[in-house]
Amino acid sequence: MEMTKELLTVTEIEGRGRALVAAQPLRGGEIVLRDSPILLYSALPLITPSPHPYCHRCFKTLQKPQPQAQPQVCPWCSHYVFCGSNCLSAALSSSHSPWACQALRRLRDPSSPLSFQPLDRQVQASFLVAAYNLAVVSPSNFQILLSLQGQPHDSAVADTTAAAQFLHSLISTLCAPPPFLLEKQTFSAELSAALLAKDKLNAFGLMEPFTELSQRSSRAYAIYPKASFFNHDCLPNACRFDYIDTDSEHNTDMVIRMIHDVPAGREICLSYFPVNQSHSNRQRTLAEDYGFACQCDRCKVEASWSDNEEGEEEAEGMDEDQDQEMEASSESEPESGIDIEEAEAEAQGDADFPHAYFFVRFMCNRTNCWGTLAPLPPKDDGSPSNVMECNVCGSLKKDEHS
Ligand SMILES: C[S@@+](CC[C@H](N)C(=O)[O-])C[C@H]1O[C@@H](n2cnc3c(N)ncnc32)[C@H](O)[C@@H]1O
Repeated sequence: MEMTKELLTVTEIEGRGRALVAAQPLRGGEIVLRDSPILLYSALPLITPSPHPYCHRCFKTLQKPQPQAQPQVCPWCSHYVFCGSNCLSAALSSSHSPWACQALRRLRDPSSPLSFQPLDRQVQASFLVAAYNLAVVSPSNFQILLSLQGQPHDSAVADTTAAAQFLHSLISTLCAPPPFLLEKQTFSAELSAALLAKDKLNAFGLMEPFTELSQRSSRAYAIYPKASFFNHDCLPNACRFDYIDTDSEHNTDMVIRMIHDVPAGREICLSYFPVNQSHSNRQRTLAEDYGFACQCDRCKVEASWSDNEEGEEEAEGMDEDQDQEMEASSESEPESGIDIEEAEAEAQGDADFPHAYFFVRFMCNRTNCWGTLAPLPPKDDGSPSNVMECNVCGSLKKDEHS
């Protein structure tokens, strides 16, 4: 994890918990955080006849061969595939330790009660195995996970108790408790519930690449130690870029870049979902999944709009997966009520829509994208770039407003 030159500090803000605040004036395009995950797990069903088409450690696609690397299968379970011998050997002493390998093998057994469970439950099982394995291979990172926001009694995570009871009793009958937790006598359904709560509030989705033809889905989920401190704003001043299929050892790192300039002392926020969502969808998601009522400037303005103004296009009901997991998903239908042409007209000056400028300048208008545009990082001489990059489809365009 790298916090670039103390650009951000962690501060407690009443009613918002911990927050990341600009320690100095920040410029549009500036990279304010690079963070590596402490834990990664698959978003795909745990019980599948054939292995997933991704490396089980770094989650790069196996369909695009890596230079000088041949996919390798785990020699113990003969199921999980890794993109090369480096990933395999790193995984065997970390994410795919003997404990994790055995736990996953037993959970995948056709007679396992997990076979009859829906995808959500199977993904929660993958998370719990990854979390308990973290206690085996890195007790210090496990403590970081435990220190993140999220308790089983939080309103947003009430449904995790039943999941925790089912999964804990299953895992504890199939696998020996991780030694670190056995020593501390904390291997329990309560701990599983706390871990699931932390996952729900803090996991980021690692997304499939953008296409105009279909919705994006998550390939994997990841927990980042510092990025977990970003609070939400419906008009964010920073956004996340990720590079899952790049030919780099750090392909699962996330990079947070400023969307525009902000003064020192200002809180830096992400949007936990694509910014085109309507006011009612945003409020519902934030209340149900994150346990708070958003009172950002945009919500204050839009709260006074009539339902009609809010978006004639708004789709009925929202796909559960769309809203979840921290700005993961730009996997949304155009259900926003934000019409870019209308926004352009309103941006000329309308008190009812003071944030129209944001959509015109910072929202990608490519079909089905709904990504956020941020300037490229400043040049070597410190001068700002006037090229905007979309954090979902990667399109570049000249910033007409700079
Ligand atoms: C990923 S955590 C963010 C860091 C968190 N504040 C902490 O103390 O660790 C997400 C949680 O932060 C809180 N949060 C995020 N954005 C907020 C906002 N705009 N207003 C109030 N609470 C917020 C909610 O409790 C939410 O479930």
